[in-house]
Amino acid sequence: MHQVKISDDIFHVGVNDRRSERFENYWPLDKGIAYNSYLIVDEKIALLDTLERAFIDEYIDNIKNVIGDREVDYLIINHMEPDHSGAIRAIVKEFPNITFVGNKKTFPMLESFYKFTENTLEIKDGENLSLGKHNLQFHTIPMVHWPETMVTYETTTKTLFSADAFGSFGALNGGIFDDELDLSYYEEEMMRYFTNIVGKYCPHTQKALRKLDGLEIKTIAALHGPIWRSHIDMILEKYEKWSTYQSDKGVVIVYGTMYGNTEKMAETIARQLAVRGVKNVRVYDASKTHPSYIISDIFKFKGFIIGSCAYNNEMFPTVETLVNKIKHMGIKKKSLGVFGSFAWNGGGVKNLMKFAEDIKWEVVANPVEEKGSLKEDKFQQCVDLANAMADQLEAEFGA
Ligand SMILES: Cc1cc2nc3c(=O)[nH]c(=O)nc-3n(C[C@H](O)[C@H](O)[C@H](O)COP(=O)(O)O)c2cc1C
Repeated sequence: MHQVKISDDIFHVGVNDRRSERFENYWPLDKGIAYNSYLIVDEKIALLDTLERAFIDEYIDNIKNVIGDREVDYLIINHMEPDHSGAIRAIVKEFPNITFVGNKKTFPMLESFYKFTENTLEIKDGENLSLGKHNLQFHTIPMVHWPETMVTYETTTKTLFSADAFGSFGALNGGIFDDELDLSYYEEEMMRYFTNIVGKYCPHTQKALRKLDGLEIKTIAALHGPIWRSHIDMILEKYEKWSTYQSDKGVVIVYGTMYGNTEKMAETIARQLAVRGVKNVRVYDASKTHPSYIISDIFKFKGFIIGSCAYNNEMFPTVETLVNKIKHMGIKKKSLGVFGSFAWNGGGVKNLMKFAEDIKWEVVANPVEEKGSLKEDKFQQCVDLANAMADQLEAEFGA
């Protein structure tokens, strides 16, 4: 096996994972995932991040394919999450004299996860480390996506080792560069990766983007997904758009139902949106579709209409899980509608309106709450809710 050279003296030594069902044991991996790791072979050899411990044998082989009997001098730790630090113990076993390079937040984590306290080289924000011909410059980007996260900019090839930033779900199917791939295959996976993993940290992403503004970047080597070299503007623009919560004309409708009454209300609202010319309408049953996909679509579209039946004085459990996740992520700049069905004292709509208060999105119309099955009066209110949302979208995006 030959490792792919991504630039002068820089090699990809990552692996694909098409076996794991979920990332972080939560987010579905329909198309797998790549764990990227990189080697710079110079007077000194640097390894940039490691990977998941399940792939240690393949990983060590990949490194040896490139450097033969030479030693790795430095392990640059851009990110300590175990999908990138999981092979550290194996690397130390293989290269006992290796020096860990990180910032002041890296090393307490290194100790807490792997008990390593020695052979550390602490670098400061903006500091450089020469490997010989190549020069590494470190920039901290806290909370994109952990406190210790940093990026490493290799100044001679203008390669940005970007940690989790600009990453994507999806294994790399032969092609590893953006121009070797059909990017439309990765589009949803990129968005899902950003929204699910980094999406809670949009303000931090904005700070990181401003910090990187001054760098001339020829290659972005992220820790997951394609390596960017031909579509750098595109990925930067997408990150700018997503991290400022800019969205497109469209509505996501989600409902939690046991016996179909709330679903009927969702269907009514969806139909009226279509009648009003809203083409991007996504309707999801919260018990069927994982929050991963729904959250991605919420970032994508301006409108969000959520319904729940009453369930033991509460929202339906899968709706509750979703709205809690949305609240914790602090998603902003959405237009909201609420609906639901009940039989005696309610619980669904009431609690969804508490969510509306907490999240502070613009509520486009009064909530619609039906007792039992959908009847004429509330049918009309569902239509009115859809119309209010359509009006709001037209005002912002045009007809
Ligand atoms: C397990 C269970 C718990 C319920 N709890 C409540 C409740 O706390 N308050 C209420 O008004 N209705 C409650 N209901 C009634 C349903 O909310 C009501 O039948 C509603 O129409 C169901 O909507 P759906 O068809 O969308 O599931 C409950 C029903 C079930 C089966």
